[in-house]
Amino acid sequence: MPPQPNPEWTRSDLYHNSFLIAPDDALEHARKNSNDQGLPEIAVSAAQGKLLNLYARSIGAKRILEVGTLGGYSTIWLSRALPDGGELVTFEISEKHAKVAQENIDYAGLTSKVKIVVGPAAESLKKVPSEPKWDLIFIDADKPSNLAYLLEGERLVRKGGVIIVDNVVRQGRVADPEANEEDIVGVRKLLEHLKTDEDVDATTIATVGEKGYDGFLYGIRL
Ligand SMILES: C[S@@+](CC[C@H](N)C(=O)[O-])C[C@H]1O[C@@H](n2cnc3c(N)ncnc32)[C@H](O)[C@@H]1O
Ligand SMILES: [Mg+2]
Repeated sequence: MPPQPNPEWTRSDLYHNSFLIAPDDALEHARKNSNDQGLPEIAVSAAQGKLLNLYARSIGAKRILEVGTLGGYSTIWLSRALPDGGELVTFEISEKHAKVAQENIDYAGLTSKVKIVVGPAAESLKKVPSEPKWDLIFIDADKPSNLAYLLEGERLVRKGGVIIVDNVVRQGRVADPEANEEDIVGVRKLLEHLKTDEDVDATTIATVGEKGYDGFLYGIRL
């Protein structure tokens, strides 16, 4: 279900952004180039992208995984957190999305830090060696595969590393017993797993803003 625009939530995001997020040519280019080439407008918001960047910096992340590249908007935010020599690998099923993302990453000057792997992420992730470990994984692709991605994240992220899953609130519909779309069921399977999981401790933070009413799940690999 697409986000429901709410003028007050958008105004609030833009107000806060006007103090906290400087105009940024590479990010604006990434959004415009993605829109111009017909990609869906389902990237994270600027405030959410900056939050991802701050999370990565706060743990000194040097190696980041991302599931779901789209046009590389969140990829740019995350890879900017990396120090020299850091790396981000991002998984994308659509060749078209990957092509646009590569253009946007090149424009942002991040070519040497980012690698896009094209194909079904569940298959690609299985080929990633368990060592060396990764510092952070951001999961933001097809929601029915959330649990598969989480399990790969648990295998690949170091103890103390971070696992973030996007779009886990979905206008509150994940908690609505009448809602049974596959995206919603995909989030519920994730939550059911985490209830007894001894490898990840997590919480959900619901958000409202430019992207409507949704939320992040934020977890630590134990
Ligand atoms: C919500 S978008 C990603 C947005 C991006 N993280 C951002 O915020 O800028 C989800 C992306 O996941 C991709 N995707 C869907 N199913 C996939 C799969 N099985 N494997 C890899 N990528 C997939 C879609 O093509 C789409 O580009
Ligand atoms: Mg998302």
